[in-house]
Amino acid sequence: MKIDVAEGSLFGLDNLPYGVFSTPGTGPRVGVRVGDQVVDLAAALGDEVFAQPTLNAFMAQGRRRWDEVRERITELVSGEVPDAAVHPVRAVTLHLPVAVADYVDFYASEHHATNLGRLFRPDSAPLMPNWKHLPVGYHGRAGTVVVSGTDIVRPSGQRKAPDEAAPTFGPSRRLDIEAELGFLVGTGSELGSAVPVEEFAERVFGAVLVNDWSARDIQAWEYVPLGPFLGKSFATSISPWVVPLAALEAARVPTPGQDPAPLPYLTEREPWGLDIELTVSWNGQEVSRPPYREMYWSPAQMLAHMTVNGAASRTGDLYASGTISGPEKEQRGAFIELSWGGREPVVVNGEERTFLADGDEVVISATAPGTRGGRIGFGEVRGRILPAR
Ligand SMILES: O=C(O)/C=C/C(=O)CC(=O)CC(=O)O
Ligand SMILES: [Ca+2]
Ligand SMILES: [Mg+2]
Repeated sequence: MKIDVAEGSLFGLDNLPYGVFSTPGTGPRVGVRVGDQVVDLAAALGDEVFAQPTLNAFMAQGRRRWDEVRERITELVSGEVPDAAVHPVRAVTLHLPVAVADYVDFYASEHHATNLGRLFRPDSAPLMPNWKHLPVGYHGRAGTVVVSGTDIVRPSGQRKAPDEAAPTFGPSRRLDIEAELGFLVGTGSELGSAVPVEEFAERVFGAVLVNDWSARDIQAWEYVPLGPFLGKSFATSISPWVVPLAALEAARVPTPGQDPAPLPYLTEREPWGLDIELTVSWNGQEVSRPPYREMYWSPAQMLAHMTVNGAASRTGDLYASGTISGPEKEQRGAFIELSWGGREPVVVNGEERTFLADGDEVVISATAPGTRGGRIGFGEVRGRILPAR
């Protein structure tokens, strides 16, 4: 059959994101999205690397091969695709696209870091002295990365508000989101070696949307001095479609400007800022539009920093940008910022909200300029809050 792509589709031939899907008849396997169809790549290209329940084996094959396959897919879907290899996206189940190896979360938005500094540390300078010298980050929990649509059980833990004498145990009362972009490492690097900033495009396979669910009350009490732990490790959601780096060529922009100039190992010659527009919806109402182009540190700098000590990187490593917030109030990527620590409620469908209530649903989506003049889409990362167990 000939696949029709509607005029203005966010999934035209300049996008071609990869995912893992199943149908009632076939187990999880790799597909590529074209318009509103999913093309079964093992069936269409006859390559066993796609007859697998994750993208990892294909991701490990490297940039040359990714470019080759993207070209073959472009040719294939421009002509006749065997009927048996095409499934309407409505009729498939989408799975976690990768076996996540390690998971790192950065903190690369100056606006977010400044806002959180003001909220968490009102008596000191909002940005820590290291912040403009290195992309600050922490190691998260790879095993709790889940695909969009997975319900999120409200975490329980120790909470202690500043005015309470002692901690209590119970469900988080300040459950939040963090709208982020995630980068997936395709080809890893050896223990003892560092990845130069120039090797970003060679090694990184593509990008996904991330919602780094965060229990602010658990976090605030537990994370001094070692950093985030149980307040963030209960679940992190990602979108099912991995947008290949090649599809983001037209979205590349310089980062907003770095002063002081970073150390040589973090100095970029090619810009890897990205002009991606996110949208955050809370129970169906749009509450924010975080702009990725405002991010201070680029994903190439994040990868260089993550490996500069000789830490190995592996196929399937996921590193996320950190919350994306712009300078405007309606560009903030977390509810703690939108509601200013819970003091300025957000009106959602006529109700005043600060943090997440049980039953709430959050959807983060994004688009970017495509290479054919229109826009491309990331799809969405969706999650609903279930009561604590
Ligand atoms: O500045 C703080 O004390 C806390 C920061 C965060 O919770 C943000 C975080 O985890 C990283 C990010 O997503 O930007
Ligand atoms: Ca985060
Ligand atoms: Mg998380």
